[in-house]
This record gives sequence, structure tokens and C-alpha cells, in this order.
Amino acid sequence: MVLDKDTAKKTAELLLQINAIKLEPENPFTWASGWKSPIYCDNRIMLSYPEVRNFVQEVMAKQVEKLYGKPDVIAGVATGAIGIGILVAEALGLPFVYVRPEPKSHGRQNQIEGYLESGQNVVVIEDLISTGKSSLNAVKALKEQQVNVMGMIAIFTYGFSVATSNFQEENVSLHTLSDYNHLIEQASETNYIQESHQQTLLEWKTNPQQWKQ
Ligand SMILES: O=P(O)(O)OC[C@H]1O[C@H](OP(=O)(O)OP(=O)(O)O)[C@H](O)[C@@H]1O
Ligand SMILES: O=C(O)c1cc(=O)[nH]c(=O)[nH]1
Repeated sequence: MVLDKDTAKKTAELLLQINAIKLEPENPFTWASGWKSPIYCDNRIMLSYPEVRNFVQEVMAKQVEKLYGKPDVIAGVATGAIGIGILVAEALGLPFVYVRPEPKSHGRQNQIEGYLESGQNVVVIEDLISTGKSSLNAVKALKEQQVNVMGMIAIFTYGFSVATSNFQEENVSLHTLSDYNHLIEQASETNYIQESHQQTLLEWKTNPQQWKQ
């Protein structure tokens, strides 16, 4: 669920401005899930743009306060949400941890890096949701440490029904700054997407899991 329409459009506008949205139907991207896709939203790029990362930091920090009051800890899903998670934690003056996809195979073999105590209230920051598997994998690791996961805020979601049901099944509340529908709305207003690509995106969105498989 997007926070509100203005934020969704503004976030989409900023992502388009910094060329975080890549369209390569001829040379499809492979996603974390293994799905092939003509589109890739690279939120990591925003860290290189102070005005954009300040916007995301401010909106996310405000939402954490509005939705969850004062959590004990902010957690970022590695690696995409480490940077943005730290920015949010910094804005709120809160501790920060990050969650790896799996425990390290050497060193201290941690999956969660940073200091966490059981019983703490944690808000998770994620950069992007496709199927939601990576994010929910991080939630699982946090819950195994006996913390209370209050909810998650992400920059962007494709809004796939599989993600919605995955979050529902795990009983995790998700809010996002923007989503695919607002991105496409914003992109068409600014003629960002050429006509042939618009057709490809329409076809892809009807069955993204099977596209080019
Ligand atoms: O919803 P999902 O289907 O799980 O896909 C989304 C995940 O994919 C990306 O991470 P990636 O695995 O590319 O790693 P990175 O964060 O280290 O770049 C992104 O940062 C999300 O965590
Ligand atoms: O599903 C993914 O791996 C994925 C998709 C996308 O658009 N951007 C991203 O960073 N990851």
C-alpha cells in the first residue's frame, strides 16, 4: 500500500529523473526470484543523489514515527536497504542493524549485523519488493531473535499479488513510498517510455512470472 498519491508520484518522478528505472526488453534482467523482466528499478542509485536520498530519508523517518511511534531499532535488508536504513535510523536517532540473506559462512557467522536484544521493537526498511521473499526472509531472521517486527517500509513495490499474499501470510504490514502503477502514470506523463516499450510492459505485467521463461 502506498503512503499517499503525492508521495507515490513524487518518488516515481525522482526515480525517473535519476535514471533509476532501466528498461531493456531486448536484454531482460534476471531478478532475485529468478524471474526475467524488461524493467529494473535500481533504488541503490539514489544514494548518489543527496536531494533524492534526503527526500526518501525524511519521508521514511516521518512515516516510521507516524505508524510506529518510537521503535527501538531500525533494520535494513542487505544490501539494497543498508544505506537508506542507516539514513532513517540517523534521522530518528535510533540504533541500526542489517540483515543478510543468510548467515555468514565465516567469522561470527551472523545473519544479523549489529546489536539487537530480544523483546525490542523493530521497524524494517527495504528498498524494493518484487515477490517479497527477500524482505520476509529478513523478517524471519529477526523473529528468530525474539524481537517484535512492527512492520516494514519500502521505497517501491511492483504490487504483485504474490507479494501481497506473502506479506499477509506472515502477518507483516507493508507501506511503500511508490509502486509500479504510479511509476507508469508518472512515466507516461513525461514521455519517459517509448511506445514499443509500453506495449512490452503491458504484456509483461499480465504474467511477469512466465515472461521470457
Ligand atoms: O521481493 P524479491 O523477489 O525478494 O526481490 C526484491 C529483492 O531484490 C533486491 O535485492 P538483491 O537480491 O538484488 O540484492 P541486493 O539488495 O544485495 O542488491 C532488492 O533489494 C530486494 O531485496
Ligand atoms: O526482483 C528483483 O531482484 C529486483 C527488481 C528490481 O526492479 N529492482 C531490484 O533492485 N531488484
